[in-house]
Amino acid sequence: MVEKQAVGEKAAEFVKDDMIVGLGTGSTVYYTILKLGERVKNGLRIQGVPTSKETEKLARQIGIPLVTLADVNKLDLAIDGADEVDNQFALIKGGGGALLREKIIAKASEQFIVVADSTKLVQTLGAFPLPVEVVRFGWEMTAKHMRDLGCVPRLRLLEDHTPFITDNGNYIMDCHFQEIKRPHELEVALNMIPGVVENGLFNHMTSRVITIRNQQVHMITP
Ligand SMILES: O=C(CO)[C@H](O)[C@H](O)COP(=O)(O)O
Repeated sequence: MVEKQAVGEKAAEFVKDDMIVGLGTGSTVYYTILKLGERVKNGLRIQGVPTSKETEKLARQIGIPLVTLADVNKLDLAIDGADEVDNQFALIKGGGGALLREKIIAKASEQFIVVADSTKLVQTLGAFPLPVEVVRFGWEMTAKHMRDLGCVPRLRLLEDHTPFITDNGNYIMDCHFQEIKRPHELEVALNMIPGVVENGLFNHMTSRVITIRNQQVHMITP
């Protein structure tokens, strides 16, 4: 079994009857969602809150009942992937462009489980360019302010060279910082820039990381 499948399926074991569950986005949590679909068919009673249109489509296809944030006060659990996880449990997310909804849903959840294959674990964040969601108006100026924080921002493009548009109608700038020594400070500083909607640094949110160590599923908690 590949690592993504092993950690993704393990996370589904934390979901119990009557939970409201945040459903993340990406190729690792995909396996969690498939497993939950199977369990729902076998009688598990849950309601899911999807973090993207892509996840919403998948969840509907496999029969997971869905609700929106307007219908709930909080979520019991959110499960999602990550692009990088450091040893303080800080994350870079947003490789799939869903970081804004992912962060809103993680913040609304009592527990946030991260599913990450062994390649995602790093000492220091930053080798993976940090995704930042920005409004389209004046994005060039927003990028200039980001550059002043020490990164090289690139507008995310599709294969046909048109800009990638998020589910919220915004652009993504992928910002190469090399090394992010103080992720919390950077998270706050980026969000102070006019035009920035949200960035992919997730600090102090992770309840548990499910990963692979010595070819075995391994769980780490802060
Ligand atoms: O943040 C994300 C999407 O916005 C994903 O969780 C992250 O990119 C990891 O994806 P994958 O599991 O496909 O490696």
